Amino acid sequence: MMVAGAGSGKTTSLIKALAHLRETRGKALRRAGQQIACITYTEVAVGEISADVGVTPLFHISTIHSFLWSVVRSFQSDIAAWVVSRIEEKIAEKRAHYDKPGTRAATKMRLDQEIVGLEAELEAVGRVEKFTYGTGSRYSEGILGHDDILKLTPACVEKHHLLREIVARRFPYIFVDESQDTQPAVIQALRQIASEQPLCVGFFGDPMQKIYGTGAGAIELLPGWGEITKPENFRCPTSVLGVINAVRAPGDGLVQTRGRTVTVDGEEQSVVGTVNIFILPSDDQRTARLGAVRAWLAAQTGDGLWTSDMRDGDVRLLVLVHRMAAKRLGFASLYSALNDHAPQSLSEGIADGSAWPLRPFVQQLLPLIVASRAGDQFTIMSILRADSPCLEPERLRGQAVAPVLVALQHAIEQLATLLADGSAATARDVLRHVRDTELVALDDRFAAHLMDDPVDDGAEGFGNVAAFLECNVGELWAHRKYILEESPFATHHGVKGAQFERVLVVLDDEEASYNQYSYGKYLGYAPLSDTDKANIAEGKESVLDRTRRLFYVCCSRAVKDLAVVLFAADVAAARSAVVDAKLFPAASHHGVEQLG
Ligand SMILES: Nc1ncnc2c1ncn2[C@@H]1O[C@H](COP(=O)(O)OP(=O)(O)OP(=O)(O)O)[C@@H](O)[C@H]1O
Repeated sequence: MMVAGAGSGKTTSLIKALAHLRETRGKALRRAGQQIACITYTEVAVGEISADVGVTPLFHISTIHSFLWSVVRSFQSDIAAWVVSRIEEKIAEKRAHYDKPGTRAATKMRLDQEIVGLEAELEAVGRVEKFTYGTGSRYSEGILGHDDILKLTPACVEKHHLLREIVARRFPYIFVDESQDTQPAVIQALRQIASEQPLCVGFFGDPMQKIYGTGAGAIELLPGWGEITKPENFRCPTSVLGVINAVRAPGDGLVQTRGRTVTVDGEEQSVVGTVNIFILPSDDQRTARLGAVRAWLAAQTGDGLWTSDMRDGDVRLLVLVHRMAAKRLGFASLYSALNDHAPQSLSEGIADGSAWPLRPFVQQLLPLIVASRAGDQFTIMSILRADSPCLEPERLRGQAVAPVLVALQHAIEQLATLLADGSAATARDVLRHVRDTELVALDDRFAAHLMDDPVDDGAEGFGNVAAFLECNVGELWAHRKYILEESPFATHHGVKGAQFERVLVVLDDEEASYNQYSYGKYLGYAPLSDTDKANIAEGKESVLDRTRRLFYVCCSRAVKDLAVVLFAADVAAARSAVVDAKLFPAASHHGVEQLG
């Protein structure tokens, strides 16, 4: 088990361990048809580690979800049994709620409906031939969601000795990066396998960087396990190291040493970098002020890239929730439509564009227009060939193709007008055009929405989809920019494991409206609630611990410059709290007056 602070080289060590195993055991493992599993937190990390160690069948590098799914996918009858018990569990929970004294009549009615829905689902899963894994669970269609996989696999591992044997035989080495955020059930499953099978498990993590409520945090050492620590930080310049050591002090008190160095004329020199914190009013000027802070940083550090929005500018503006980025980039209504009171399958699919109402825009319609603007006929034709009903071989049989292509070309031109800059068209207008011209095939679920007077058909998230279809097409383009990572925004949670030259952390409790975290409480200018006080008194995890850890992760991403922008209603109170907190040197505190 490797436990060490930010930037200490845990992932680097993991990669070296993989390379070492390839050299020393690779041949024998390949001969035995065995693999080394490496579990990382995000797809991005999968790509990075694969690029470093090389893509070879010897390594099975994946996210936790796809690893767990690869383990369990062929146990279809066990999956079906688990799904049945899961639905029964949900029904039992709802019945218990129903029977609770004091449950209101309206709630009882809703619970009744939900129970009927679950019973229908129970019946439908009996007809599912094969379960697969997708976004958001839809059991009756045989689709399991992310959360299901995290429960299902550990449950099957616990129950079946054979499965434990198969896992250990297929993967004699399993390494887990960011282990502090791995679910306890998964850790327990790996421990169980390791305790009875020949298996080497390696956990690489930092309890101070646990940023998900579901994470295990510190992992207890079992007899025969070894712990490795690394005292140095190789990523952050010394000024940033000073800040992150101060942030960490009340957590576990770990003080990292060294900091990033560069070799100049054969001599190793420390990199100092810069740290700055701006305390600004939380008014309607936030977006403009972020721009002004970046201009100030560019001038102060003599580094013009601070104002760059290009990827290679390597600037990241870390916001707490996607909504804040959505607001700044111009897709706030789209975000609210698919997020607020929305089913998980919609809200979870905004950040990567996989929510079903977004899919035709993300995968076909906007790419068609991008290709059309670039005169890229090849891409246009490959999208149409794959997705337009007009070009299905059945339809084309005995028909001249040329007029069909002319009609499609005409349809694309009209689509381009609807999706032009400054167009007043809505997403619904675009989809009606697509439906009428059969440019691409649309999901059946759109049909009810595209009628002249749409009537709620009771489908899950109907109101959300209706609100989404009212959005202006400009929001779709802004959203595209976000998912293609063409903007400098990222979320506080999304940058785990990454590093950037220039990091600007945005702290804004008002816009985040998230009670899990509070920078006001953390810095000491917002009052603690009674629950917070009780948690602290009982030594339970509190809002202060959670916020400190998230802040630690954000600040420790900086390779050169770190800036923090704190938006607060009472700037004077926030400023004096920042002074008292002593996280940043006094000379690095700034206010709106610095921005001209
Ligand atoms: N021994 C080393 N000497 C010099 N640089 C190193 C060493 N180990 C790691 N680094 C560099 O330090 C940086 C941080 O390394 P890495 O990402 O592996 O740390 P980490 O502990 O996984 O970080 P975190 O927990 O913050 O995500 C990288 O730029 C890496 O190349």
